Amino acid sequence: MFDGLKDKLSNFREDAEEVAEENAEELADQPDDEAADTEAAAADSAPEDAPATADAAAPATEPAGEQPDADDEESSAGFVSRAASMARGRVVIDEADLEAPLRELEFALLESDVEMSVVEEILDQIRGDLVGEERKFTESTDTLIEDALREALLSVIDVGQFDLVDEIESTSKPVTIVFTGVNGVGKTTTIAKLARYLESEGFSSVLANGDTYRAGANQQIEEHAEALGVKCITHEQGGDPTAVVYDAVEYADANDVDVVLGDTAGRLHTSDDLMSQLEKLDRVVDPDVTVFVDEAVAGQDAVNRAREFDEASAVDGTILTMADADSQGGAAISVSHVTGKPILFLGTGQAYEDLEPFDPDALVDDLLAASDD
Ligand SMILES: Nc1nc2c(ncn2[C@@H]2O[C@H](COP(=O)(O)OP(=O)(O)OP(=O)(O)O)[C@@H](O)[C@H]2O)c(=O)[nH]1
Repeated sequence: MFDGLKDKLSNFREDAEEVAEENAEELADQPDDEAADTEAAAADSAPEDAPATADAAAPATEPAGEQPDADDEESSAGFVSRAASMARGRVVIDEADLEAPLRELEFALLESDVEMSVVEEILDQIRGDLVGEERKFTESTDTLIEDALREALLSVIDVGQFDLVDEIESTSKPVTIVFTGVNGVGKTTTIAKLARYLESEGFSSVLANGDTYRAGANQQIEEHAEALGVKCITHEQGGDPTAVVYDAVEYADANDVDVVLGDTAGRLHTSDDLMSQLEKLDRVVDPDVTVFVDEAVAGQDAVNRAREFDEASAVDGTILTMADADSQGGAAISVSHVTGKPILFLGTGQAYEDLEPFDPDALVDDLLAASDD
């Protein structure tokens, strides 16, 4: 999952680490007398509990001979202050130094289908985090860059998760969840997976086929219901989707079923008729949760559709299917930032069990772990 993106992030880390390492190498190259002066300055300014100096940035520690003469003072002053910073386990990175790696990262993210505004946000975060200010690094420059990248990625991916199970627990029953999205992205399969997941969490559910538009939709969802052993409410093809979901809510109410999972026709976001059906469903049934479903592999297209569906009937969260087949990761990185709503689950295969609750920290850990390989 997201292997192409992992490689690209790893390349950025290597380039940016080189920039930080170069500062340390320059420091090591200084003549002994300057190094001694540096050490004195560092000793003067270092707090008593100063952290251990990073391996890569270790200043010269051997005492040395003469002090620099007056001519050297100006040039050594900047060096002294920087080296003193290094001695305290701190580093300063110039914006100019970081520009080339950041440009590479920008291309790499765009190539991975990360949305433009999301790319800009990530770059701004990294710049703000790394450039100019003295940054403490206790272990290595690697940690410094990794932390900046981690924070930048989390800032766009983590828009405030909510746990669907907690939401269901705290909402009066039956809880109605409606699924929207375009054709053929795995919506019906995702509903079936979620019924299985909710069962494992102790909740019963009823399926409702609000996709009255497509021939064969009733049969498709009924097959899933049978395989899962749950009730399924359907109407004839061409019927009113709102009426189907409404009936399912009544059924759940009468039979103590916890959750109604309502499918809708896989509509084109450009289809006014189908979009107005969605607005009616929203108005009449007033679902507790509306989930937008799309394919991770659709990249920017999925992100654009999420934005448009959110406008038609406010989305509470997204499920991205086919994450198992997605090397780019663009939609997974972008969709939360663009909609302001979290990704709730990732679909990771065709089996009912292949639905993973989404955890931004775990995703970022995974994306950054590749470069340790
Ligand atoms: N690899 C993989 N396949 C998936 C995943 N989710 C769904 N699929 C497959 O994608 C295909 C389409 O899924 P459906 O559930 O029929 O899609 P749909 O959105 O309901 O399609 P419509 O009913 O036409 O709107 C099926 O073969 C699913 O098994 C996933 O996370 N990973």
